[in-house]
Formats: sequence, structure tokens, C-alpha cells
Amino acid sequence: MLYAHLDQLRADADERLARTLREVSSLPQAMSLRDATVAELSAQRAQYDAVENGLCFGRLDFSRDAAADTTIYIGRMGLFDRDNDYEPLQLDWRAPAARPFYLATAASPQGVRRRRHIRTSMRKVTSIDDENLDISTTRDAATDDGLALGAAGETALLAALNATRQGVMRDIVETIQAEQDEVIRSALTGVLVVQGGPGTGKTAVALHRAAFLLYTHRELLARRGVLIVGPNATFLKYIGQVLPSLGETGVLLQTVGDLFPGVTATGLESQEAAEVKGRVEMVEVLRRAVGDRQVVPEEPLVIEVERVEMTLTPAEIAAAGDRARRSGRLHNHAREVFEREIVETLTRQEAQRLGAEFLDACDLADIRRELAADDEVRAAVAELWPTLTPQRLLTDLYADDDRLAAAMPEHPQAERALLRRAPEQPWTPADAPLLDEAAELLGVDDRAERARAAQRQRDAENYAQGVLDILQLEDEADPDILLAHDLIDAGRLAERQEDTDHRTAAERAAADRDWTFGHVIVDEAQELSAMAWRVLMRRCPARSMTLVGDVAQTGALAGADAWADVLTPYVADRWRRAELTVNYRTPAEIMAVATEVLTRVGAPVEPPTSVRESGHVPWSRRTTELAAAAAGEAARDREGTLAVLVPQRLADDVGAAVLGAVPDAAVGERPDLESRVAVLTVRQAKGLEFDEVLLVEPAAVVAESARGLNDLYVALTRATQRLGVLHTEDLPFELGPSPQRTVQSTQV
Ligand SMILES: Nc1ncnc2c1ncn2[C@@H]1O[C@H](COP(=O)(O)OP(=O)(O)OP(=O)(O)O)[C@@H](O)[C@H]1O
Repeated sequence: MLYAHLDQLRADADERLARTLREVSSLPQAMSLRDATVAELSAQRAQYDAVENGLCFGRLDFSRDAAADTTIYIGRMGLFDRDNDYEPLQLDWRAPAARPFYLATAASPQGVRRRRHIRTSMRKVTSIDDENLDISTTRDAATDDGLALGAAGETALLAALNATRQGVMRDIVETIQAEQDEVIRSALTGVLVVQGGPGTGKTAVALHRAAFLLYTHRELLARRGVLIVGPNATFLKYIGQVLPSLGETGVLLQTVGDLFPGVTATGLESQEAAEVKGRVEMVEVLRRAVGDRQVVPEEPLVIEVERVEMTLTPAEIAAAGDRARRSGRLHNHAREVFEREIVETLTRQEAQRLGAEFLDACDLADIRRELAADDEVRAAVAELWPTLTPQRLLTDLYADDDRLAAAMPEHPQAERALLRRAPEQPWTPADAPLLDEAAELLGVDDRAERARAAQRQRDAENYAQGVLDILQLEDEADPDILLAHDLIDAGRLAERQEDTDHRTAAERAAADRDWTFGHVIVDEAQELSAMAWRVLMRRCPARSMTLVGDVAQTGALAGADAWADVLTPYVADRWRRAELTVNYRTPAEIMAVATEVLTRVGAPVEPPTSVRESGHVPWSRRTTELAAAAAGEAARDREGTLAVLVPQRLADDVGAAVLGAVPDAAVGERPDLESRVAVLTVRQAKGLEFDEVLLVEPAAVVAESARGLNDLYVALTRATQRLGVLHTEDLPFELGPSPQRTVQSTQV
């Protein structure tokens, strides 16, 4: 019945789409409207396709004495009966009335008598799990531990968790747990921090929260957009599939390296360099770098204007600079003031030369105009106070030891050297926040763009006037006829022909540095530097944000050790904190090893509790032939995905050996996670998961970074089933015997 309704919706959308595509008009406005309708219908059509699989996954039967003595279905979208007053047939999982599906327990049934999990494959029901929540007819309330699910919910959950991974993330709408539901449906406003250990579903929850917020606050968020920031491009690809399948497209996914419009920062640099660039003191460094470009020469500057030599003394130049700075404008805007002051100084000189007493105000104005237009004068101003783009400022700063020394006088030489870089090298992710900050300090010199816009407006008005004139000519003879002229003027007519911008909020936001988002979600938020936080706070002045992460997994040297350090400068203590405590990924056998490492990390967090055991005991093997051994393991026939996690220094060797044994393995900077086998550094594996992990030389992972233990913790928690370790050096952790069954399935 539900699929029949979906088919009907699909057919209607197809029919409207075909009809709209057939519409042809010579009026630009009509065509633009047509394009917008086509885009909307296509998006609707894509949403119907996205919900095809698993359209319906739940059913709630309410108690007979409950207000709603009914049955409702829960699914990936809401469906309504058009022939019956739009009675709901199925509720969207995000609707408030669907909440008991995730929250009801036998101890607190919320009127629910029975919860049913329905699993389907294509359009066939493959299994049904029922939970009876009516405690009067089932078990004693005391046996219910108040946790999210009873036995049947577990079946659905464990089936989802045990399924092999495919290289892209899947949604979890069928089995969202109570503590996750709290986060997903938390209020839109304010800053919410979600701290949770590895595998607690932070990424999943962040994405489902985006879908929930877009559903609940559609109007505001479709207009302002939602920004989701993730750690790298591979990760964004991994999660990119989840949102469309949730039926949402108005979201912008970006890495920190994408945050400055027009620049895709993919260059590599050392952790140490990124750390220096991430410090908040870089604001002052950039301020000095800008000041350094407002030049006062030591010697007088001689300018030849129309074969007459004119001189600007250092004092005169400094005075012009002071005036410009006192204007309070940004560098590029203050340049107008500086230029005016310089022209004024030269005008006075010229007036003196010609004999001031013979000149009136008109003569002075002429001299001023000529000097302002003179190439030599313009070149001098450009040298003394250049118009700067953020890219120019930073490129010049990195390329020159003297500029670096002037901007970073208090930094040790070694730190300045970390920033030194040739102009042709690509931007790195740590540069993006600096470019954005520089844009804040410089201001955009948009005079040329404003002049072009004004010209475009004039052209459009002239054209419209022409049209009106022609219309008038045709009917001029009869004064009784109402003419176009009588109804509209050229300005209005031009305005009406203007194309309205039909791009989505996400598309417009990506191109606009001044865009402010309705909500910002940051995944792996612990990795962001102080400078990156400044950009994000600028993009979200309303401070409506969800930050998910784990301060025990911080890998970046510029990253956070505690959430308060990040947030206090922006919202003091006005932020909410939620905790996710259950690990849905890492089996108990592997988590026992990881927990030992976590205690040594010393972060103020509790280890999450694994929801299940896999039955596979982690193993290790000592060998001096690490690359060959890794290749041998990778070549074994297996079901599911394998990640070979390596320290940076072994990445090339192990990558080459594995590629020799498994030709379609993913290696290198941009690995394709759809491959069955991937060789990755820990940095690349952050936030991802694999059926099996083979960790190579963990001692080197620890030694490679000041946050090496955090990296090791991340590496150890990537597997959903099995963990193996190859090493030459001693292991920095114990791989003990199989742990006790610490977690009973009823403790889900
Ligand atoms: N309620 C749930 N139902 C089914 N699967 C779930 C649920 N919660 C989490 N998972 C699964 O657990 C795995 C880990 O989730 P996720 O990647 O979101 O964790 P994370 O907290 O972001 O981990 P990390 O900190 O390691 O990046 C994923 O496969 C996710 O689909």
C-alpha cells in the first residue's frame, strides 16, 4: 500500500516534469521560473528514489486506552492518503509523533503497546521483530533496565552493526538509540557539543541532526543553509551519500581547506607548520604583515610628472598613512584616503611652483584631477599602499624572510622558517583560515565590480527605454489607448527582467565569504585550530552550532584538548554538552586494547562501552619484513573491507608492496574507499571504519607525533570485526588474552 502511494507520487512528479519541460517562452523571467520548477521537481524525484529501499521500517501499535488507539507506520518519508483527507499513512522518522519509536521502553512505554521493526529488501519484507512494551502482559518492569531497546530492537541493531561495510556510510534511521535521539532532536539554537568516544555514532548523529533540523526548520534553513565541516575530502565522500538518502540536499559539505571561497587548499605541510598557522596569535601576525605593506621609505621619493620632478618626503608619506589609518577603514578601503592625501600634498607643491596667488579653486581642482590621473603618481601610490588580495598578502609573506621577520618579531627563527614557502606551492588547509582572516583585515577592493554593476544597470535601463519607445511609436496615434509608458518606467521594466538567483542556499554560500549559515555542524571538531574556529564563528554569528568530536582522538597539534578552551572566547559558558557512551563499531575484544591506550592519553573522557563482541581475538606478529608481511595479509581471500594502517614513514613502502599483491588496492593521498583493501595513514583513516584493520608498527605511529598516543587510539578503534598487528619494535600496548564477556546483549 505504501509503495503504491510512492509510485503515484513518482508518476505525478514525472508528469509535471515532462509538462514543465515542454513549456517554451521567449520571456527570460518565464524561462527562469521554468528552470526553478524543473530543479524542484527533479529534487523531489531524487528524494523518492532515495527512499525506495527501506521506505518503511517501523510500526507502532498504541495501547487501547491511549489517546491514539491506532497503528502508525514509520519510514524514510511521510506519506498521506489523498483520497481520504490527507490522513497520514506513514510518518517521516523526524516527525514528533514518530519519537516513541526510538524512545519508548517497557519502563516508559509512552502509550506504545507494540513496536515492530520491519526489514525489507527491495519491496519484500524479509523479517519482522516485535517488542511487546505492554508490561502488564509481559515481563516484570523490574527486569527492564530502562535502556533504549528490548530484545527485538537489538536484533535489528545487531544486524545493522554486523553487516559488512561498503566504503560509504549508511543511515541509521531504523535503529537510532535513545541517547542519540536526544542529540538529533535537540533545539536548533545555541552551541551543542557532543562528546563521544570512537564508534559512538557521532558522525551518524551529526548527519541525522542536519536532516532533522532541515525537516523541522525548513524555511529558515533552506534560506540560510546548513554547513557541515569534516576533516578531509575522503571523509566527505564517505559521508556524502548519507544525506541524499535521508532526502536532504540543501547542505554544504566542506573541509577547513574549502572555507575560503575560490581556493581549494589541498597542499601538504608538516604538522608543526600547521600548528603555528593555527594559533590565534596569527591574527596579530597578519595585522603586522598588512601594516608592513603600508610603506614609508627612508629616502624622499621623487616622482616625475609631465617632466617636472616632484618630491614626497618620508614625513609627508607617513602623515598620509596616519590619516588613512585613522579613517578606521580596512587596508584596501583606506587606500582611497591615502591616495587623496598624497594627491593633496602634490597639489600643494604644484600650486607653490606655479605661484599659489594666481590660482583659484577651479585651477586647483584641475591640478588635483590631473595629478590623480597621472600614471607616475598612481604607480607611486600603488607601491606605497598597494591594493592587496588575501592571496597576495600571504604569498608575499611566506616567500620573504624579511617580511616574516617583520610580521613575527617575537617568534623564534625556527617557527618563522616553518612558514617559509615558494610562491608557486599550493595552499594547505591551514592557510584557508589565514586567507579568510586576511580578507577581514584587508577588505575587498570592489570599486571595479561596483562600477561594472552600475554600467550593467544603465545598459539594461537604456535597453528597456528603447523597448518602451518602440511600443509608444506603434500606438502614438490614438491618445485614448493606454500605453506601456503610462504603466511602467524603464527602471522598473529593467528590474523585472533581471534574472532571480535560483541557486540553492548551499551553492550560493559556497561562493560567498560573507554568507552566514542558519546552522553549522562540525565533525571531528577536536581537530580544528583556533584560527579555523574564528572563520566558523564568523560564518555563524547566531551561534547555532553542533560540534561533535572526541578530545581523546585529537591528532592535529593545533587541535583541542578540552571543549571549554575552544568555546569560552566565543560563548563563555553558554554551551550545552551531550555525551554518547556506547560504541557501536569496535567489538569488546578490540576495545579492551584501545582502553588501555586511552588511559595513557590522559584525556578527561570515559571509554565508551562496546555494544557487542565479534568473537575474534586481536592478534600480533613480530617481523622485520613489515611491507612483505602486510602484502601477504592483504592478499588473503576475505569478505569485507581491510584497512592497512601505517605510520607516515612506512606509507610508501607498505603501499607499494600491497599494491603489488592486490592491484586494485587504494593507496596514496586520495584513496578510493570503494576498494576492498586500502593502505592509509592514521590521519587519513580518521572517522572511517573497516571490517578488518591491520596495524603496522604501532610504536612508529606513537613516535611520529606529539599526539602519537591519540593517533594510536584512533587506529585501534577503526575495525568493526578484526584487528591484527605487525611490528618490528616492541608493542606500545598489551594484546592480552580474549577479554571476558564484559557486555551482555541486554545492556545495549
Ligand atoms: N543507532 C545505530 N544503529 C546502527 N548503527 C549505528 C548506530 N549508531 C552508530 N552506528 C554505526 O556505528 C558506526 C560508528 O558510527 P560513527 O562513525 O558515526 O561513529 P563516530 O562516533 O563518529 O566514530 P569516530 O569517533 O571513530 O569517528 C557506524 O557504522 C554507524 O553506522
